[in-house]
Amino acid sequence: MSPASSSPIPVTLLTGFLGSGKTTVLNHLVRQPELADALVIINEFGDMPLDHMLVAHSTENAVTEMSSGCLCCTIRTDLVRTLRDITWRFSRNGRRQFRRVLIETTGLADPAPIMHTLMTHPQLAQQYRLDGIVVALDLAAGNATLDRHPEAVRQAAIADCLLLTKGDLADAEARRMLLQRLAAINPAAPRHEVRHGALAADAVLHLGLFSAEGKAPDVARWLHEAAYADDAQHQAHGHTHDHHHDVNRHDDHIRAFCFAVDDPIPADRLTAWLDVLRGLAGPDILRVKGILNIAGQDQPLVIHSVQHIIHPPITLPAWPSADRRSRLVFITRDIGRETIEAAFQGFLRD
Ligand SMILES: Nc1nc2c(ncn2[C@@H]2O[C@H](COP(=O)(O)OP(=O)(O)OP(=O)(O)O)[C@@H](O)[C@H]2O)c(=O)[nH]1
Repeated sequence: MSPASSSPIPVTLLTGFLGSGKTTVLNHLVRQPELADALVIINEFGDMPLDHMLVAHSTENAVTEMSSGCLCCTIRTDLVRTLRDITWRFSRNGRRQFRRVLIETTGLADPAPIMHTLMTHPQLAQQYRLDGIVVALDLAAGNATLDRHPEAVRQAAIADCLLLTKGDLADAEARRMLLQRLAAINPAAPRHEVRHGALAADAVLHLGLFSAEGKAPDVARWLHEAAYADDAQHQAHGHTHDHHHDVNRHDDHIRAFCFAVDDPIPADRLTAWLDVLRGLAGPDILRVKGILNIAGQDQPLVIHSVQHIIHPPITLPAWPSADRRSRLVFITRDIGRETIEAAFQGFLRD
């Protein structure tokens, strides 16, 4: 394996509700050359570590394991320690033997605290960068899972990429309903149907702002603002009166929308601008992603946040397209577009 560089190590988080097919997918992924240099960390739930035995061991993929318990609860200790230790545990002659990390979380984990740790822990934030959150959702049982488990809705809402598993077990109506719901919960995340774990590794790599190999990150794909039609929620529910769901189901609380700001943001107002965002941030602002045009700067600034954590803005080498407007996408829980608009008054104009 080639020597490790000092640039931050990309981390992919693979999550999804219990039994959604994460380990099955992981087994396929780790066999592919693109992930030959990945280190896999598997979180176990319960006292007996099992999943790690189900993942193919190969000479290239080292698998380590967390202590038992739920990842989001033990995050401050176990994951931090594991991520800190692997850089020397998996080194030979002073060279790190892996270039990326794949973390499979327990199905009950809320990915937000994990992202929080990666983004804010003084040491980890320097060493690692989140590449993307990949969420598996079972096409056959997905509707019931979303109905019963708010954590599954949160997982789907903040995903950068959705893996739809077990299509062979789903009937057409279950599939249609689930796709409709996902169009409202997370309209922009690419979706891949995955049968028995078969998935090309490319689908789950380079999802975010991090680019190994010095390539420009695919911000257009990451932001995908066109997917956030103003009426995504409206359309998704179809207004065809063919949905028999309980109107109080968890995902009816999720909103997804996009703002565009035509004029460049004056550089001296950026701090105030970010303060507005910071003021809004909290558990019900599930995810914000944005690209900002700062007056007098040729390069765009990219921001993203998960709940109350706002990642420090990143300057991109170039604009991803001819569209130079600032654009922000929001995924929220029970916070409507009007509230965000009111908070940003004067900053945001469509
Ligand atoms: N029919 C069918 N079964 C699948 C598919 N994908 C996974 N499974 C099965 O679903 C079961 C659960 O899959 P896992 O990969 O263990 O799911 P998981 O999300 O890792 O489960 P936990 O770690 O318990 O949360 C296993 O028996 C898999 O063989 C699929 O596409 N079709």
